[in-house]
Amino acid sequence: MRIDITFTDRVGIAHEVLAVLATRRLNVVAVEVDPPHIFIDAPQLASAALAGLRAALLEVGGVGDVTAVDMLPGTRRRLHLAAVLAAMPDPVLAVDAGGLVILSNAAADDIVGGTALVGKRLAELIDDEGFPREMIAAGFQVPAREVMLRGQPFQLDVRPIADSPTAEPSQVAGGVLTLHAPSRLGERLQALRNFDEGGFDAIIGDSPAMRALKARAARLAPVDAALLIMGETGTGKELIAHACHRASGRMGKTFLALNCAALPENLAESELFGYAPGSFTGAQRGGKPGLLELADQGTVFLDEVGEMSPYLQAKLLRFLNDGSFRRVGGEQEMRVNVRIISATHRKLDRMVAEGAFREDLFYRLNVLALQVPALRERDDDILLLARHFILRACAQAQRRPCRLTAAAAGALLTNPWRGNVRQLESVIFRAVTMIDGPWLDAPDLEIATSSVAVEPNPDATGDGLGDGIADSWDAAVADFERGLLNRLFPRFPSSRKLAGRLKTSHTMVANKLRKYGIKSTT
Ligand SMILES: Nc1ncnc2c1ncn2[C@@H]1O[C@H](COP(=O)(O)OP(=O)(O)OP(=O)(O)O)[C@@H](O)[C@H]1O
Repeated sequence: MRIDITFTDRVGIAHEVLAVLATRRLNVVAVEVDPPHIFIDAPQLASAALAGLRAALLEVGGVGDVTAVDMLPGTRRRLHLAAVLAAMPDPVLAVDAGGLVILSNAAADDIVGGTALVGKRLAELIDDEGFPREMIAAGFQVPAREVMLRGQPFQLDVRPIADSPTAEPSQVAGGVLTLHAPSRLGERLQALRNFDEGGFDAIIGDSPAMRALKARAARLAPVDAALLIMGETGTGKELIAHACHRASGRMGKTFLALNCAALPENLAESELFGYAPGSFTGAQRGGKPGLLELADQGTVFLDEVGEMSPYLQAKLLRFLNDGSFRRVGGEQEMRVNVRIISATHRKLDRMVAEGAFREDLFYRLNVLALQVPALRERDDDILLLARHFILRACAQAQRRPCRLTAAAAGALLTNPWRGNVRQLESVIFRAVTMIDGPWLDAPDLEIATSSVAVEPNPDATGDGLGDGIADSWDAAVADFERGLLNRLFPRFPSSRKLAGRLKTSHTMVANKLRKYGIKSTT
């Protein structure tokens, strides 16, 4: 039986209480003192004997009460902890300061075939002799990295166990190690992405063009083949890609996106394919899985795929042909099952004809295709979208919804929307933050300014001089130059490289970069 003795704290009381049990020859297997309670586990104590023991204990000065309890608080805490650990899908280990496992959850035990890890040394588990020593020496204050445990890769997160966050390595009592399997890491990343609404319902649009698009997309989404989404910038290609993922058999698996225009070739390569341990200076020691590995069984969205370098085009083609690739600097052949959805605002067929994009890759990406109409081709959607963004912006600003005046609605309907839905979204958000009253009027919209600021899209508009394009020759040329340099600079991130690519003078390119305020982000 287990009992709870309530007492008023005084020196020697615990000793006197235990003496009472000893005189009755009761074997005590556990004692927990947590003033004003002493909890005792005495298995031989029968219920019938409790009244007598209680009377004897109440004789001890300071003892207030004696009651039976079903469990000692320490046992209860251990059970709670075990339940919490068991509920964690990722393997978790706690080790002491010398790297001996003192606690592990079932997911961690599974790595070694279900046998308890408690009592094992980290050096026996991690397939890298030096790293456990390094981690212990650093007081478990090491950055996250990839490790192999019994041949399986994990992303490792380590937290020191210490009284204070500023404890020296020598004061640390051990560490908690959380291991994320690459596939689950992808799910965690995905959980952070703001696609809560997801699905086709999140795509606002009731125009005939959008209805047709959504109907076609809903038919293509479940077909497990590469999908190419074409359309001008800001038309909602990524939104549609995500809706297609959600409507496919891969729903519930990871969806990860890479913007091929935003990164130089080497970074885009390691983001997509990952890199092997020690593949380049500054790389994480243990290597890093790329999006393809992280999204295994799910979908990878390649935005601006037309901007991919020839080298990456070749590597992607190989992956699309047989599902295999190698990490940067790696020897091992990796195999994953990932659906590729790609998007471009460029005319890829024209790029193929000009030799700027691989024809074989184009056909691989373009097994299924969707063309997203520009916003100016679906007037019916402009006010629908504007009202949707007004409600969202007002909700975010925690204010009452405002309404468009007739003049504002007219201005929205006649604007060319070269930046499409993204431009409309930001025009509305900016306007909502600037007004206090119940009406959003035409001058609040700042459309003239915002439409000039948006990068033009000459590829998508054919001759680049469609409705609403810059109002003079010089402005159109400036728009074209700015767009061209903005697109190429991430891949040729110096004026010399860019001049080489464009086969023109380095000084001229440097002057233009300065003129348009285009700077390296690296
Ligand atoms: N039909 C739509 N309904 C609601 N929101 C939309 C719609 N289309 C686009 N958006 C919103 O507009 C913004 C741009 O959309 P998205 O990023 O999907 O466009 P994109 O075509 O992929 O752009 P880019 O080519 O520049 O990458 C996002 O905030 C998106 O939520």
